[in-house]
Amino acid sequence: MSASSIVLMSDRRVAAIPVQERGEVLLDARVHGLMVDDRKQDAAGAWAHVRRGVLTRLQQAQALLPGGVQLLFIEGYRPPSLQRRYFDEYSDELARAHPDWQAAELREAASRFVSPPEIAPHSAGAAVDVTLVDHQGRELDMGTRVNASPEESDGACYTDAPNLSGRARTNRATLGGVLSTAGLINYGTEWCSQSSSCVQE
Ligand SMILES: C[C@@H](N)C(=O)N[C@H](C)C(=O)O
Repeated sequence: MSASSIVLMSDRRVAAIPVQERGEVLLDARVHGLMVDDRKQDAAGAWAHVRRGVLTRLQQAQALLPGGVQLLFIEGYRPPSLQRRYFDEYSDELARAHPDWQAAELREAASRFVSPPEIAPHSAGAAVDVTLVDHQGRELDMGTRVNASPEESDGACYTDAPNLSGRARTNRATLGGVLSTAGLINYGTEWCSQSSSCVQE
């Protein structure tokens, strides 16, 4: 997928998708067989939760991985206030770097990396950031760190970025392959960002 063909989270077509609360429970990935990283942990344990459908898909994806490789769950549910903070912080960073940009431009650019709070799938428990680790729990080379922004990574956070080593490309293909087979959808601007395909169910 080329960068220009990615539909950004700020696109009005995304906001126009009807959303319906289905009452699916939020479950704690720490007690459902997934390795959960603590870098995003919060006192309430919110970060380790996702909707049951997302958790089931992650478990299916994990079962499809080759031996010695595991998923590492980074961040699931985000309270709306946290999503707002992420979005505002990144928008402010872009505004400082581009003082000539208008609000709409800033919103679009920010949405490459963080969803606008009013449509954010993390705040529905329907998205997760995830990577791969080896048998010793060491993160595999994915070309950038988890949560690298487009600026920090010179665009290498885009899933199909051209400026990647062969190893990083292979590891991304492994991750993306098992997650999409399990029914999760990658946001093409960020290799680690996955949402559930609720609209297809
Ligand atoms: C902040 C980043 N890891 C992330 O989760 N981005 C997606 C697009 C989101 O905020 O929904």
